[in-house]
Amino acid sequence: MHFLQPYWRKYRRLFFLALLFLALEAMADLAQPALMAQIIDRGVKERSVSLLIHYGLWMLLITLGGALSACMRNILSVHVSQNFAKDLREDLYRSIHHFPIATIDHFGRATLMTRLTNDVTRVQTFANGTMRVMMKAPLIGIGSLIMAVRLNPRLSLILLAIIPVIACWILLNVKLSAPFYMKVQQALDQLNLRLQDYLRGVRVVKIFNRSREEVKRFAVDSQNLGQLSVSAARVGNFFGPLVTLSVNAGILAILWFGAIGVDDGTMQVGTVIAFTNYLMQILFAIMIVNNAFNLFVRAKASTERINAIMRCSQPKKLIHKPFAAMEDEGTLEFQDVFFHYPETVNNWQLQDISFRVESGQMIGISGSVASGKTTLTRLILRFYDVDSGSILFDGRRIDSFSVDILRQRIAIVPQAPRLFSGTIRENICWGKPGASDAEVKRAAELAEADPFIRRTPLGYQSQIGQGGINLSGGQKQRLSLARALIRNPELLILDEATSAVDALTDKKIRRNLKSMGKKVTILMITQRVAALREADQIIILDEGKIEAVGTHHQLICSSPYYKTICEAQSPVGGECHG
Ligand SMILES: Nc1ncnc2c1ncn2[C@@H]1O[C@H](COP(=O)(O)OP(=O)(O)OP(=O)(O)O)[C@@H](O)[C@H]1O
Repeated sequence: MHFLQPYWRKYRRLFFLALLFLALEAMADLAQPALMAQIIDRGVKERSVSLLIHYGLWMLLITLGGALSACMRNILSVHVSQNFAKDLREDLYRSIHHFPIATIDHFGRATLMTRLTNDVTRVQTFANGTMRVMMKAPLIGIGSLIMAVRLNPRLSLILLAIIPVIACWILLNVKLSAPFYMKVQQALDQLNLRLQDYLRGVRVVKIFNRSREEVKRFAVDSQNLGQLSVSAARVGNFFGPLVTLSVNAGILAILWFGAIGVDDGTMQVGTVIAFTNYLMQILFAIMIVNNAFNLFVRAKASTERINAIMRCSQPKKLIHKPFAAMEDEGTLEFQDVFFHYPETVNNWQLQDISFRVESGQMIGISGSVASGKTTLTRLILRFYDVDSGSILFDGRRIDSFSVDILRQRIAIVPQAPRLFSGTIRENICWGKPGASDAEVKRAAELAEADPFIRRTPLGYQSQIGQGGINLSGGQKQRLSLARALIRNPELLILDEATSAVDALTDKKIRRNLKSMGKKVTILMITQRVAALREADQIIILDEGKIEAVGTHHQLICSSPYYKTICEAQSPVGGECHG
């Protein structure tokens, strides 16, 4: 996996150091049965206390060295695996920040969360395991085999017969369980999605008394995850005992032939004990290799999922063009724009959209439900790119700006404002980090938020709960507007930005916006005729197309939709006649 290379380069020295300590530990383990054979076959047989002390001291020294190595290896493996996981998580999070909205839509929020948490943990567990025990297994396995061959080449033939059989079981296990682990991760994504949906819509769930149904739906997903995990584990559970059975058959064969050797005097008891010890070490090594492969299969599935994120985060090349002439500053122009969302091929959400907004103008956009009003604003901010046609801002194609610069000049107040945990002041300052108190107050005044902020006990230092939980809809909208205004944008997009604000406050806000001077161009999506009639120009959208363009008076005659909303909002029908 290409994306792992930077981490490998960063941590490989410590990784190899951990492996060095692991090798020392393995050597200490390997030396012990041989020393034990010497103690039995020489010290005990010859009844020599000095030999017993000699080999006993060596054994103690080697055990101590092994323990120290194990300690160092543990410290290093924890350090490397934890820091590697931290780096990987941070890089993934950074990558997600660079994703276009379409890519986030494509992945889905829940799976991104699982990949950033659970998948990273799986890769970390594998890396940690590699340094702690997994690399020890081949060392112990091969070392034990060499020592066993040196002790008795004929008995070792039994080992050579069993090892290929065991290798077959392990490989079959890996091959059969791999697809299950990918499915387990997908099921976990689904479970996360269900939980997120519930937590986001907890009030709606309670209002509609849907708790029982939601718990049932969660149980179905949870059961699916459980079943897939069991199926994955079942494969391992089938092959695990097969491996143990094969090893035990080998031990029986060694004891059988060892007993015959001792009986006819060709072998010594200490040698047979040491041989069985080495076989047990080989068994231990094989078990660990088997577990390592299980962990590897899970880590591999997770690595592929992480890699999918890394692959998508290649930054897009930008076209740099010279800045436009000053007279174009603040202008916005759509030229024959066509667009559909990536998932809705063959269904245009916007078709043949062309209009021009001059600097400092206030443009009203209205139209029926799902006619493409919000989509239009998303294109201006380059959350999505047009399929054909062009959008010009300041006289330049918007794809010739760096996205950061474009978004610095444009501010949007979305339909559903999103605030963050922190103080009111901090939330307004999102629009302009480091803004002075006077700037914060001025923005809040323009958004008609200052009066209610001053009424709170701590004023601008009052805490906002997660997502603005402790504020009313209208208060959230006004703070969101203040956050946009503090940036002094050239273009201000208001997407039903004051729909939860009372008519009088709404009027005051529009008056404040006008008082900001001619510099701000305003694109205002609204259904309120009182607001639309103040616009320099109104665009009516219908099913993704422009139905009509004109002033309030012109549209009353030319747009059936506009006429209808005028009539609906004017008790005496006076609006309809201008
Ligand atoms: N992320 C998305 N992926 C796919 N389709 C989408 C997405 N967002 C919106 N749409 C579709 O695009 C169409 C236009 O939606 P849009 O939100 O722009 O309408 P709108 O005019 O702002 O509606 P409303 O007045 O209800 O807010 C709708 O048919 C909607 O289903």
